[in-house]
Amino acid sequence: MRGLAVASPLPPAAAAARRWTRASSSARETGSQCWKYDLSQDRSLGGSLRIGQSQGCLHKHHSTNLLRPAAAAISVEQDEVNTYLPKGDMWSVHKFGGTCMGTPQRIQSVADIVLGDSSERKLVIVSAMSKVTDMMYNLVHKAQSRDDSYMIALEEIFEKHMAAAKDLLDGEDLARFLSQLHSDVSNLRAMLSAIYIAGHATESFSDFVVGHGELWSAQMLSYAIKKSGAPCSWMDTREVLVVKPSGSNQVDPDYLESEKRLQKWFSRQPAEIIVATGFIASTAENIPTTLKRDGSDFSAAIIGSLVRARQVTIWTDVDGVFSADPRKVSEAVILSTLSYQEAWEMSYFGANVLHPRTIIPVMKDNIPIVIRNMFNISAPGTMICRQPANDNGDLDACVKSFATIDNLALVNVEGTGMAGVPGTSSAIFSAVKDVGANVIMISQASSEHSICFAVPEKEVAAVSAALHVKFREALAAGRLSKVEVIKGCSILAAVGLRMASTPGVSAMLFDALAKANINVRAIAQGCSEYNITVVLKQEDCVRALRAAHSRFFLSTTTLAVGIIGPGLIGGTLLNQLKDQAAVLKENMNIDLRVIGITGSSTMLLSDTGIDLTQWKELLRKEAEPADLANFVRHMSDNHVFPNKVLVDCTADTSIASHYYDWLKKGIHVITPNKKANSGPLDRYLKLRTLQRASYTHYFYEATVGAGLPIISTLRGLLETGDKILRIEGIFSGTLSYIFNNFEGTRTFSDVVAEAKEAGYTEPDPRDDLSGTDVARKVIILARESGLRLELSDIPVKSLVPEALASCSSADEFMQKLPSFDQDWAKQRSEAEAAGEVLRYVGVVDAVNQKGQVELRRYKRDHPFAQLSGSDNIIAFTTSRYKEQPLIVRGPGAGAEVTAGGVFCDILRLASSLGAPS
Ligand SMILES: NC(=O)C1=CN([C@@H]2O[C@H](COP(=O)(O)OP(=O)(O)OC[C@H]3O[C@@H](n4cnc5c(N)ncnc54)[C@H](O)[C@@H]3O)[C@@H](O)[C@H]2O)C=CC1
Ligand SMILES: N[C@@H](CC=O)C(=O)O
Ligand code: NA
Repeated sequence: MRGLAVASPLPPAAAAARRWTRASSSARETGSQCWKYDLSQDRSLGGSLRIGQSQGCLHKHHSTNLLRPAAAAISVEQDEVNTYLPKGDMWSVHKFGGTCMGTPQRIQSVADIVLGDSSERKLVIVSAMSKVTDMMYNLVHKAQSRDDSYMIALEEIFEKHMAAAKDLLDGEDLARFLSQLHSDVSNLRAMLSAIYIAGHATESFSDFVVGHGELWSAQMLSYAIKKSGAPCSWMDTREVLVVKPSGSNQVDPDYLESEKRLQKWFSRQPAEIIVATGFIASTAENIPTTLKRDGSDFSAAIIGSLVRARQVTIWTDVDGVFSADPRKVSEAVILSTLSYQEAWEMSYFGANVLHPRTIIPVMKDNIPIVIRNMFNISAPGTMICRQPANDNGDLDACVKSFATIDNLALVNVEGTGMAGVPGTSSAIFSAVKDVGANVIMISQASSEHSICFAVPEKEVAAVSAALHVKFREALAAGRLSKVEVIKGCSILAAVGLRMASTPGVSAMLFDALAKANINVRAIAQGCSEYNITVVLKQEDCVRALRAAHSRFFLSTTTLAVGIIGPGLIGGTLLNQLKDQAAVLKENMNIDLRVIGITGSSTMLLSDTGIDLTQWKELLRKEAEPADLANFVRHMSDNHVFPNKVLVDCTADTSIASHYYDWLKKGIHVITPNKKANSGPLDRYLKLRTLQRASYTHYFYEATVGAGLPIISTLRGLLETGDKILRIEGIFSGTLSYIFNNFEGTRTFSDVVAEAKEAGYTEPDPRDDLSGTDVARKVIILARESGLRLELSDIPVKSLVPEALASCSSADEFMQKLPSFDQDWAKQRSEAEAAGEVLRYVGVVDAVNQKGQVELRRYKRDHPFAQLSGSDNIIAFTTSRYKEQPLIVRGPGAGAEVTAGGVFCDILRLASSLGAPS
């Protein structure tokens, strides 16, 4: 084929402009106009192509979109402008993307939505049917790669549109559309064949081919609307929208020229409903072009601005703009309003909002854009406008959304030689620029001793090398101490226009991060304050996002709970959680999710929450072998919930030995298990020191007096400056029950068995009878009061007969206990004879820094003799409560009250994490 040029780079616009010209023929046909493509001017096609019957030029008939041989071309003179283009509030602009136009049924729904809009005038911008734009690009790609399967691909496109039209339309409209489709496809075939032969498509050829998707969808929709009898025309926006290239893969609208052309177009077809093609436009020289990717939104915004629309509605398949990526934050909410700047800022961070350039045209005329879900018409969507309507001044409302960017590295340039030396940052960033790296954030403290910035991780090696070269001398001379690279970083950005004028927003953000135990590496906030950017470890990023998001957006305090030891107390707690969860959510906005339960042999894990109505069954059937390390990892790796708590409901010392590590990991700990607080003093002190230094909480109210407020009462006294002199009382529910009920003909062993049955005893009742359980409680209260005592410092009077101390199991002990009933009966009757009762008491003597546990006899009228059931009674004698002690009394053991006490601690935790009180 002589004369065919090999693919060449795009010619300058001026040269390309010569190829598309208005044809000079004078045939009149309303609504049409003829453009001519002069092949002889296109050197990439060699200027000698023969297409159809003509040689040298292709004619583009705009109203029908025919690409005809020159001989058949119809050209039309423009009518004089005789109908004034109305502008303003009567117009509403809608844009429907490819998904909305995906099937004939959807196109019909689009027609219904348009017809349901009561605005006086409507301009509807449509994308091609879903996937069609990609299919069209693929055609061009195939043709220019000399892959002749483009013909089959074109056929598929034809079939797709034919089938859609047949479903949607009928009668004359269908015939008209199909005939148009036929001739378009045959012209495309000719053009693609030219591209195939040339092995190259110029940008305007490619844009011309690709734009057919919109031409067809616009026509189908306009016929579908017309079917209802509504006056509707369709518009090929290439006749109206004029744009000029502006940098890489971008175009700027020429508003003046576009408005003139729209005016002309409208004067010819002043329909109330106009369906216009999105995405496509032309240059001032009438060369077909596109608005590039996401161009249909841009088309809608430009056209909205041209007619000064009341509103531009962008229809899509989500309910609006989310407050965070819903794939990462399941609680993300749809925002009702956003300012233009906020939308702009969010789109930078990859949020699924409009492209910033889409916002510019409407922003200048203050036209609101509403993003709505065409598959959920009842959702009001998100309105992007100048002055958000619901700006109610709430602190929480200042932050509109959170976004993250991963795979970053921080570069920290540090040295005393930087301070006050002009040009350092210029030198740093010119080195960065030289390696073409993209700086994503910059932070420099006013001391100027260091400057740090974030770049994509893949670019950091080059940046670091360039900085080392640039600052070789300064590093050698010690003026700079280091160029440090910290990999594996992410950015978390909070976006919100009103952050600028609201005190406390950043405090709230950083408080949320601190509570989630997240370390912030760097911070940046410009004085526009549209966003606050923090750099953190990538592995913390999703957790940080969720913690920050839930602080600002969740009306609920969400707490992930892991239960260790689903025995009597743990199991009762799970049932209480099950019964109360909905009430807490409804009334207190507290969302508790049990995401793990582990016993000693099996465990059950869930990422989002175990169904507590069947936890026992699930633990039996769906559990896996228990593994504490995995269980804890499951808790700490869970990124769904920012706050986590492990509730140790065992009596196990080894479980208690892990609290320190869990708190260090940022997992809160709650327990009724006394082992940690009554274990070795140094461990206890280490644990409490950590607890006080961190934002991670450790609560243990149920370790003393079960659900009775013993620890909290003591804390209240201490924290308000009272001085503890003595704490004395009956601390054992089991022993209280035993001595309250060991009367008449009853035997001691029977009453012990009853206490065990009632769930008052420790897993091994010898812990109660030996006095160890009471001694532990005395130690816990003593340490809480500031005394540094070990368990071994407490003299304990054991009630376990010496002969039974070595029994190998609790069962064996219970079996052998009756043989000591007589001894007990004797002790009791001696006391009774003296008008006294037996009571097992514990004492914290704060004045003399000691503790004591023993069986005592009290007169029948003594308060300790008045108890019943498993009552505990604890008397605090303090500087303030000296004459009469402060007394707390009530059942101090048992499943419900103990689990209730643990539950209270969980709610105390939720409240200290921000839940309403
Ligand atoms: N029963 C009561 O009235 C009160 C009990 N407490 C404390 O509550 C805790 C639990 O007591 P109960 O429920 O009565 O005991 P329990 O024996 O009924 O339950 C303990 C559960 O923990 C499990 N367990 C033991 N070691 C484990 C390990 N290493 N990993 C996972 N699971 C393990 C056991 O299999 C059992 O299911 C004890 O520390 C007790 O001192 C505190 C106040 C009152
Ligand atoms: N076994 C204990 C339970 C509470 O700590 C008791 O009897 O008091
Ligand atoms: Na308590």
